[in-house]
Amino acid sequence: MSITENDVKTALSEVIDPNTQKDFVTTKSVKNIKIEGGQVSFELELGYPAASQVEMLRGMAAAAVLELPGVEGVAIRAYSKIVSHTVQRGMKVMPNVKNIIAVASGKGGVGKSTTAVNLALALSAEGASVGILDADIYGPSQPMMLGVSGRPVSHDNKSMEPLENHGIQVSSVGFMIDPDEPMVWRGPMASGALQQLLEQTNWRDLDYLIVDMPPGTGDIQLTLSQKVPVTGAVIVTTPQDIALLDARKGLKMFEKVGIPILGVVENMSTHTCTNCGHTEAIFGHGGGEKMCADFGIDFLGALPLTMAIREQADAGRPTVVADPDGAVAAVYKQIARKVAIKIAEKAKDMSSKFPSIVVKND
Ligand SMILES: Nc1ncnc2c1ncn2[C@@H]1O[C@H](COP(=O)(O)OP(=O)(O)OP(=O)(O)O)[C@@H](O)[C@H]1O
Repeated sequence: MSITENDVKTALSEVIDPNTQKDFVTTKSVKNIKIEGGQVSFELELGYPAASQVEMLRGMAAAAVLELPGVEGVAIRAYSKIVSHTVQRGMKVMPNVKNIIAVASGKGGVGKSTTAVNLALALSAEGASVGILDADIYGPSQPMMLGVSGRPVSHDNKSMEPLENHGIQVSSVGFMIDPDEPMVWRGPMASGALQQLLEQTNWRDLDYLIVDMPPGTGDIQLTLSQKVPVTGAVIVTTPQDIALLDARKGLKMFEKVGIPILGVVENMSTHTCTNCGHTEAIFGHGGGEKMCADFGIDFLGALPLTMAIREQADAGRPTVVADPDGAVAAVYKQIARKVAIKIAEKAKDMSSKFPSIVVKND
């Protein structure tokens, strides 16, 4: 009996991708099945960046198809294809930036920028094209964390080229403000600066643009929701009650303005003593997870408080590049994967597929 396309699909509908927890048929990953005698070939299209996962997934898919009676060989081309997903109603996705992810926190100093940069580097390590827009007017730290300095180049005096390091494109509000300028002047500038940086930076075909937001729920957050096509937001918090209270405010605000929350990251969750190795939850434990359960949102992961995370970020080589195979980088990569999968599961943006229809009354 000859093998049919349906046989192949049935076999693949029983293979669960451990990352998405769904089978390859449900995620519409199987494309272009070809059968010639006992030889089967197909494509496995993943909606999230998965350089480190592709071999494993290909192996799982091949094993399942090889079990079918009559199959002698399987050839699989596995690859990631990142597409644009829906943003706030009535807003248009940018042509050169597929998905914008806001990284936000209810209060300052919780490690939002550190999380944002490691998230960006983890997505990039998995093969995505990634940029960071540093919109933190009160403490722009991405140039330092990514080890870039100098001013951006402009070829036309209207737009500017992003700076680049560790494979990440970066534009920062820090390039536009004088560090000695008093803080009080910065607030009113901030909202305009976010939009200007977003639109006037010549981003080169990004799969993801991470926006490092200023802390809190002020004007710039409002601008983000009204003027920037955002795919989703990641909230960073520490486990203390007060940070969580602030995080709740952040969650509510994004909910109100129609930006979906992709999940919560708990930073400085535990501390491991460098001398004796004892681990303790100095800021309390489980707060982030409880908050997620209360709000029905995803808990993306927890990072420990360690000297290395701070030192590596301060030195311009955040943990994901300084110690890519370490335990902390593994947590950042896991978080990045969850974020990318959450986005991949959202509805695709179809606006570019339809012509704009103008109704004229001549
Ligand atoms: N898990 C961690 N372990 C140790 N140090 C950390 C950790 N996360 C962040 N830090 C350090 O804490 C300080 C504040 O972090 P970061 O700048 O990322 O916070 P933020 O929330 O973005 O702050 P701001 O409100 O100023 O923007 C930095 O010196 C950073 O290196």
